[in-house]
Amino acid sequence: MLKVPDHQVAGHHARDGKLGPLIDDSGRFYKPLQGDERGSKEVAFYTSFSSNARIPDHIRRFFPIFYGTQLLEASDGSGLYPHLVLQDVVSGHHNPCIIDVKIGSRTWYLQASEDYIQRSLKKDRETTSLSLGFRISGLQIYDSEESGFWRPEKKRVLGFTADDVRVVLRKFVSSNSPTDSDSEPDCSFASAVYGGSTGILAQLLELKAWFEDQTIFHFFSCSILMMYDKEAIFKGMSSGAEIKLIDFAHVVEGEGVIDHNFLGGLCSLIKMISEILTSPDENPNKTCLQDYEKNHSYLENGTTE
Ligand SMILES: O=P(O)(O)O[C@@H]1[C@@H](OP(=O)(O)O)[C@H](OP(=O)(O)O)[C@H](O)[C@H](OP(=O)(O)O)[C@H]1OP(=O)(O)O
Ligand SMILES: Nc1ncnc2c1ncn2[C@@H]1O[C@H](COP(=O)(O)OP(=O)(O)O)[C@@H](O)[C@H]1O
Repeated sequence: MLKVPDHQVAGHHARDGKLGPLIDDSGRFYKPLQGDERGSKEVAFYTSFSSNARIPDHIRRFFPIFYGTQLLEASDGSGLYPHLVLQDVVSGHHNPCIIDVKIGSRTWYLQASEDYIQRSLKKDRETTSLSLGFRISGLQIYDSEESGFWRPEKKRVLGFTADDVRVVLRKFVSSNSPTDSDSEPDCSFASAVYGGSTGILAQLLELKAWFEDQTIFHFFSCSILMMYDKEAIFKGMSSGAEIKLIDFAHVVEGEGVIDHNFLGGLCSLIKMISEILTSPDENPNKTCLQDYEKNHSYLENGTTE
């Protein structure tokens, strides 16, 4: 039985009779092919990526598994429509906190249409893409059983300044309510989510090492989804923190050149997350640094700068 995803934080939604992604109970995510060349470009990317023997397994795990394409009843009621069949990367999570971070200071590329270039240029300038090298496209932060999720509306998210982005990345790993504007985010889950040998920072660094080498693809307008389960931490279990790359409608061939645009944005995101873990002055009530150093060997073994 296909249904509208409960935990989609950005992009086109299958709501109000519109065309958007669907999920099923077996852990698959069905993304309708976009009508213009974007749909076929995304299929071409997944096909090429899936069969490329040069992609190491430890990098492949950061991408949704691709199961081909399938004709399915579209969410807008228009009848059978081709969909990408992907791994639903949030299906293993319960009440997940999720942020969609669109990487790169530039979401446009020379081969794109003039119309796309103009719209992208405007959005890159008006958001933090240009200043930070990434922007938040959407998010949800689980608050509590009573209040559910904090899901700021799209207009507000696209209006985030660099300072707002910093605060949101702190709220993302805090125990105090994300809607409470009177208290500083306490960052009490920073070490459990961002830190540690398997946390989000470690995963981003692993991805960065690959981007320092790979010249196969250039990933424009692609996002990193960062997610974890807050309730698991309350129960003393692993946070399930993980990153996944999504949205490959604007991937072009790398032609032997490093993807500086993606790499630059990724480094900037890494810096901001590292600062949340290591900067005590922004966290007067709670020193994430102490938790981080207690559970984490990076600073000692020199893997981070
Ligand atoms: O239509 P909009 O204004 O919501 O723009 C979509 C973007 O939403 P945004 O405004 O940046 O949050 C949307 O961004 P997100 O996936 O939400 O990050 C995409 O860029 C989408 O284009 P494409 O499917 O990647 O080619 C964009 O769709 P198109 O306008 O290119 O169809
Ligand atoms: N494979 C996936 N599994 C689960 N959720 C996904 C997956 N791919 C995308 N999403 C969700 O859908 C949103 C939009 O995805 P995206 O591929 O960017 O679509 P669009 O092309 O419409 O922008 C993401 O922010 C995320 O919440």
